[in-house]
Amino acid sequence: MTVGETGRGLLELTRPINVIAASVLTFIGSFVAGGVSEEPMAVVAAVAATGLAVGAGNAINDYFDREIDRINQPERAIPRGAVSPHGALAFSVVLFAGSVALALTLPLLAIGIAAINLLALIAYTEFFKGLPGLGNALVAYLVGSTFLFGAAAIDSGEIGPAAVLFVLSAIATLTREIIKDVEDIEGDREEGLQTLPIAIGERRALSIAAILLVAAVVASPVPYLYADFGVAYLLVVAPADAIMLAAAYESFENPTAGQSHLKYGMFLAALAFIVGRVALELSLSV
Ligand SMILES: CC(C)=CCC/C(C)=C/CC/C(C)=C/CC/C(C)=C/COC[C@H](O)COP(=O)(O)O
Ligand SMILES: CC(C)=CCC/C(C)=C/CC/C(C)=C/CC/C(C)=C/COP(=O)(O)OP(=O)(O)O
Ligand SMILES: [Mg+2]
Repeated sequence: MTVGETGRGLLELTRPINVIAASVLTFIGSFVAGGVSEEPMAVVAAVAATGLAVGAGNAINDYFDREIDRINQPERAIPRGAVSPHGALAFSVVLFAGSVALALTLPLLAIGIAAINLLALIAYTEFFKGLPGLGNALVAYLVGSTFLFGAAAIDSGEIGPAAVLFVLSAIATLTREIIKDVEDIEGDREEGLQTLPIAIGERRALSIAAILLVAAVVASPVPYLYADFGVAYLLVVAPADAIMLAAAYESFENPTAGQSHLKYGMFLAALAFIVGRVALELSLSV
């Protein structure tokens, strides 16, 4: 294994797209709290702490999942031999340490959220992932918490708008995590995990996922109605909602494609949050 292949393997362990996406969510949380220009260094620290935490969480997940992934995802860095299991674990520890160091520079509420999240990331795979629905709910909370973390990083920040985004993103993430468990059912069953699809059946799990997503889509105008997001938010979240609903329907026949397309819709919805708030700031500045 060359140094380059190991380096690429370590980068792959972090799931860089998720690192960037979650970091953007934290930035949005600070942005909707109205603190980016007032406290830029706090925002930078919160965004970087999030990115390191997500990278660490993904790396330690692949470390604990190395036997499941030999069945479900053999192309991943550890099962294909690009990174050793203990190399992945050590890498995760370094990333966690960096996240803690940055989080400690933030206000107390942000430190509290980070402490809960970092412990949850360490505990997820070994203690929560195999519990029907609970592991999914924990990942959903973690994704949604980025908005709260970004808002809490701002001393003067108001948490209200971030709380709305917390609920929407947590529900959508819960939907996707259930669909991903349907996709991974073979390896999870081999490992004796009691995920939701294994506990209640694939179609019932997919039905719960679809119902949850419909609820999130119905609630998606709330940022426009109560969190002062501009009309531009509606113009962008509407296609995002359509993509997510189509993906949930698709997942009944093809969970792999469904969960992947659902992620695209979620990313577009995150863009809607940014567009909505920028449009509002611009309208206030004229
Ligand atoms: C209805 C409505 C407006 C919903 C809002 C949806 C929204 C903005 C969701 C946020 C999704 C997002 C950008 C998440 C960040 C990426 C991330 C950390 C996802 C969680 O990763 C866990 C997942 O199981 C990892 O698997 P994979 O993505 O396949 O690597
Ligand atoms: C704000 C702070 C300090 C932290 C936020 C941390 C965040 C946003 C975490 C997002 C969720 C995340 C990265 C969870 C890590 C565990 C993980 C990868 C769960 C999904 O993994 P599996 O259920 O094993 O499925 P796959 O490995 O097949 O994707
Ligand atoms: Mg895994």
